[in-house]
Amino acid sequence: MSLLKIANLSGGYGDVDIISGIDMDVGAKEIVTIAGTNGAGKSTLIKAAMGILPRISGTMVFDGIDLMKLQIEDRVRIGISYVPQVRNVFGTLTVLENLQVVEHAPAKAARIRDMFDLFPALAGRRGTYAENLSGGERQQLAFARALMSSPRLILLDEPSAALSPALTDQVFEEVKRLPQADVAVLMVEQRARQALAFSDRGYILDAGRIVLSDTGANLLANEEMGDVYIGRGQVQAAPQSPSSHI
Ligand SMILES: Nc1ncnc2c1ncn2[C@@H]1O[C@H](COP(=O)(O)OP(=O)(O)OP(=O)(O)O)[C@@H](O)[C@H]1O
Repeated sequence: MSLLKIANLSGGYGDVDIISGIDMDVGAKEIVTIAGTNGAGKSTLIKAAMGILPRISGTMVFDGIDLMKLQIEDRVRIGISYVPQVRNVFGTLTVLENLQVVEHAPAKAARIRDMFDLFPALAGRRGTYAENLSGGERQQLAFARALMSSPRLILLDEPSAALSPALTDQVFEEVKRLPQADVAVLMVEQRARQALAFSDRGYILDAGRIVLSDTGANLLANEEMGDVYIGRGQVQAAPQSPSSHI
């Protein structure tokens, strides 16, 4: 059964539909990547799932619950979390304070300890202002903030944005570990070839519509579509990282 099921979803910021007729699903513990052309509506689709798109129609069901009637905070409460592409941490707060201010996080002190176990680099920098973290550390803090509410689905908007290739690898390693902690991932990623190499499935978006969906492996093997939508070049599927508890 799908954890998130989206059917015939359309919507936008004003009168014009940015996404149209979207059918999509994400299973428990799945990693699903949304790829496509610039301006196709990938971030908009993620925002719709989180409940921050001003106008939408269609259906969205999460774990049997109708999302269309729920505000953002209610979506967080039932197990959805979101890491925006920018402004995903508070620069003028320390690492610890960034975690302490997260709402909808029961047993907060214990959960913060879990986050420091999961991201040891952050533990060593708990008193550092977030604006002084490296790009990779900042992204880890953004993940930790999103995981504070113990979500079952995390929505990631371009987690590798503005990161070097080495830091991208590091952040993708963190993404790969999420399903082991019963967290499913729906992710928009420009580095689509690299992301699809570890994704269970992917959707290709063009001008607001899904033009292709398949397993990550099949999308990577689809030369014709690959050249157009996910760039050229080979990416080796990385080995799975060791399990960790979240
Ligand atoms: N807040 C907004 N208000 C009005 N239009 C917006 C807003 N955000 C995005 N758009 C428009 O919606 C369209 C899709 O944008 P979106 O960011 O979803 O695309 P994308 O596929 O994520 O693009 P990219 O890969 O370049 O980040 C674009 O034409 C964009 O200008």
